[in-house]
Amino acid sequence: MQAEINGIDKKNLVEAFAVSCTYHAGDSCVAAVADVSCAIAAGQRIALVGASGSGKTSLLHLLGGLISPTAGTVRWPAMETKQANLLRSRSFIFQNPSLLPPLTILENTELPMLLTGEGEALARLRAQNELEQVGMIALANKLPEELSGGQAQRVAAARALSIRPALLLADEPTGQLDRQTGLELIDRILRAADYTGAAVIIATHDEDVAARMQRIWRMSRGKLEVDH
Ligand SMILES: Nc1ncnc2c1ncn2[C@@H]1O[C@H](COP(=O)(O)OP(=O)(O)OP(=O)(O)O)[C@@H](O)[C@H]1O
Repeated sequence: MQAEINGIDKKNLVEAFAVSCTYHAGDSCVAAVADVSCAIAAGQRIALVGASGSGKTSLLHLLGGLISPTAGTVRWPAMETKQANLLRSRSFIFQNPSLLPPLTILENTELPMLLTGEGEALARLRAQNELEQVGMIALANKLPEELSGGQAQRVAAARALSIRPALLLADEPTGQLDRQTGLELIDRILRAADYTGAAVIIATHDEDVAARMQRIWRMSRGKLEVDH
């Protein structure tokens, strides 16, 4: 693992050095991520697997910069340049789709592009295209409350892909989908990543999803084991 970090260094989208994430609640504390080092380079496809509670979500949030480690360091070498817009470089598909309730499906999908300075016309066009690709264009004018959990997950994927991120972090994006629709969504995510050269890390309990990725990272009680 260390060789991987040292080997590609500056080209890495994200690097974690001996990171830990410990949650404190009252008298108890949980080491959700414990002394993990890893790196992701452009174009890599990684499945993050492990039992429920093993620390997958916490590691994804650390790698995406959503939470700070309680020990160790996370860096984004390839993104920390003047040219790269950090906000546009990383994108999440959360376990819970987290669509904004007052906005339509189309508006939800456009939002990250508008927030990162894309023009309205291009944002609309790209949002429509992404929704089309995940089979959700017919529901573009609906509100999130009118969608099933699986439909909302597909919209969340379209929203995450719309900004064409360099690094896509997805937390069980097929958890609420039937097998066939889930695999179609993964294929769409991988096609989009092929097109842009993005790296993808997907936390999943689904072996078929994991089999579509190049590498498997296994978490067990906060520790990470990387298959090469
Ligand atoms: N905000 C929090 N406060 C306290 N403990 C937490 C918090 N978030 C997670 N944990 C604990 O940290 C551990 C790892 O949780 P995490 O959600 O990262 O695991 P996971 O592998 O993603 O699980 P799942 O597959 O069920 O989504 C668990 O024991 C969980 O209870």
